[in-house]
Amino acid sequence: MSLFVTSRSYSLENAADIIKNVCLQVNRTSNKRKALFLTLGATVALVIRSVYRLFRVPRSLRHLPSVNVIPLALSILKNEDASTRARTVFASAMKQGNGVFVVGYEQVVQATNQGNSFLFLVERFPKRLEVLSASHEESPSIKYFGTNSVGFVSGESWRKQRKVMNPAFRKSMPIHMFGSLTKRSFKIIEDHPGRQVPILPYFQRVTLDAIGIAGFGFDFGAIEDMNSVWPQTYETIRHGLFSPIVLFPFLDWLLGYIFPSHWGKLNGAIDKLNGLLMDMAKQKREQLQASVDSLTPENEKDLLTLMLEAELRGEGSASDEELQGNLALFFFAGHDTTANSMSFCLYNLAVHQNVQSKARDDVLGVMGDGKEDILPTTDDLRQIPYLEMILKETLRQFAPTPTLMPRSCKEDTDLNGIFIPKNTPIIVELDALHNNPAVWKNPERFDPDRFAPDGENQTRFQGAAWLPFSAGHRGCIGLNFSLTQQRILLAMLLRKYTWRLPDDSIHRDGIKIGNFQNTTPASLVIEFHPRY
Ligand code: HEM
Repeated sequence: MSLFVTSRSYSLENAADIIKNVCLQVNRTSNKRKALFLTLGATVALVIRSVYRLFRVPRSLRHLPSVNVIPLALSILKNEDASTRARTVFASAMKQGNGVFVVGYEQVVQATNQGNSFLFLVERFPKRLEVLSASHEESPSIKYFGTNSVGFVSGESWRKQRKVMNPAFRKSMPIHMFGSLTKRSFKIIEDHPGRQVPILPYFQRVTLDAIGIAGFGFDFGAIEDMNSVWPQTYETIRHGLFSPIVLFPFLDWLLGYIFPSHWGKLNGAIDKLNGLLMDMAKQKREQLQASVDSLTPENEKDLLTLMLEAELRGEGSASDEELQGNLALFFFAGHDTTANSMSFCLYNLAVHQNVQSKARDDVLGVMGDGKEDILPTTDDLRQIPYLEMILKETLRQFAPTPTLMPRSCKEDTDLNGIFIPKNTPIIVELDALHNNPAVWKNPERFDPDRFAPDGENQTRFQGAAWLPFSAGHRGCIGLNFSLTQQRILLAMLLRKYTWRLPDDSIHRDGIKIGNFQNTTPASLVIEFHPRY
């Protein structure tokens, strides 16, 4: 969801439309050279204008400290991690503004531990949909997610959708399914030469099958089949959506001209995945209409069943577009975030072998050290709190959603004693909050003990300082789902393997971030060694 950090561009839509119209003339006019010249001229003017606006803080926000865009851009280009960026780019503005500061133009970024102000922001103000709708209608992100899914809407529409979905995430977690998938996934590790495994694709396959079965009652078959159409198509979309060239959605249409094959491939993959998801929903709807599934108890129904049943009762999705947006959102949010988080977790334990050993000792103490795969029970997990401490610390360091979607300040607001004028877009910058030295002691250090019962997280803070899933009513619906799956994956991997970074790893001198929009490790390979 961090994808929408590109909100800077929304107010440039008129200029983009003008250039687009000029561009269309290229195909119509007899004087093609002249039209081409006009197009280029208008494009350069637009780029200069947007660059200028990136540096200019509007008068109404000049009372706030601002972050210089050049070091920020350089830090992103250098693939720096969040803690380095917090130190080198955000630190001074964060300190001066008590956590409230401006980045670029018209953006207030909040990175604070002042308790209520966070919840105040995310619950009171609506998500800023202009970020989506100002993009051209052919914008790939709009094409994929739509604008009506539960993650994007606010007010009554949000309440109605979330009420239908909540029961699917409040029932007890599918522990056995998570365990079985993990066990099946060991074959992927065994099949890699030298058990050197590109770790993100590995976790993506396991987590995709989990959301498929638990969320949609559908087996994507990603673990068993390397070439399954689902992960393959999704990979094309992920690669396209998070490539730096889509940082400027107002230029989507132009990029389509400049990179036609990239655009064609991306749009083709989006059409394909959306089509597959809607076919899956159609089949399920037909089953429900034929009452095939009527024996499933209410509290065991998957998310898709709940959504379709509500639709059949006339209380569900207002349109096919809303259903499609929700399927796309759950497909993406339901697995990519968890896969990224697990990848960073394995990295952390590869470079902190002492933590890996301690975690393994705890797991073996509860689950035994036999030479066979064992699926943990809920009770087992409860007895190994260290796993959750490791996962929480990893989520602090590498929040998979580094910023929340922008909110629109609907009225003049006082934030930590600082005046924020009406209509200012506000972004909660989780990365900066989690790596703010005024909030966390030595934030660059990996230290799971922060989350011990008497650790820093419990004793130091009054307000919310750990927010990878956001919080409150608008918090992540999949928090328990994700954390439970992560604990099971970690417990079973610790029992079966030890792991390290290969000698030639590009991460030996520190982690390299592959994508800053949804924090991803760059080409991370983990080398596993079997224990039995
Ligand atoms: C490590 C894993 C995950 C992280 C860090 C994460 C993070 C977040 C965050 C920060 C938000 C709030 C976004 C905002 O307000 O702008 C959010 C919302 C959401 N997440 Fe997650 N998420 C994770 C896993 C999941 C999973 C497994 C699912 C589904 C099974 C999921 C589904 C959603 C949905 C549907 C929303 C929108 C909720 C709403 O607006 O009512 N997420 N997530």
